[in-house]
Amino acid sequence: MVTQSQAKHVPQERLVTQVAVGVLVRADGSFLLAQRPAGKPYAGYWEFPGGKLEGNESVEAALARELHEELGVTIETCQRWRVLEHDYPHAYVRLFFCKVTAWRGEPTGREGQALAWQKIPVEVAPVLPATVPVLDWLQADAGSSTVLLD
Ligand SMILES: Nc1nc2c([nH]c(=O)n2[C@H]2C[C@H](O)[C@@H](COP(=O)(O)OP(=O)(O)OP(=O)(O)O)O2)c(=O)[nH]1
Repeated sequence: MVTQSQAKHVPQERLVTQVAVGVLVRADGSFLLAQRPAGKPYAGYWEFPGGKLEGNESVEAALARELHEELGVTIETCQRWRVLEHDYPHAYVRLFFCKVTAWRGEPTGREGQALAWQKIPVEVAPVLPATVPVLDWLQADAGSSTVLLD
């Protein structure tokens, strides 16, 4: 697991953009991906819903705001999961991935973005570069919850 103490050395002069990301997981193991709308960097790429922290917002507050704005849902159960940093040409991002296992409302693309409930292997493409490792983590988690009996 990548933790904050293992955070990469941020290249000099790069501001860190903090991003709260929600991995909405249903009881059947499927998770929600959203397609980035036109006008944003990497438009058309698939990602987990979320967005940048504003002001002194906590990760949880930012995620609650973003999921309400983007999907129209209210988070009920959320747990911080992994932290990942990525150096894009447009920004150096620190992504706080949170597992969201309970919410109120049916997610809808309120900003016109396409949504897709997916399982591994995902059927949508392309996926944002810094989102690809998350798919591996989800797969690993699914594997570790499998109990083999003989
Ligand atoms: N939401 C989200 N962002 C991701 C993921 N993977 C990844 O590299 N990112 C990056 C892309 C962007 O550089 C950044 C998120 O910024 P954004 O532009 O989508 O955030 P926002 O919704 O607050 O945007 P805006 O208000 O500026 O329009 O994080 C992911 O899975 N989900």
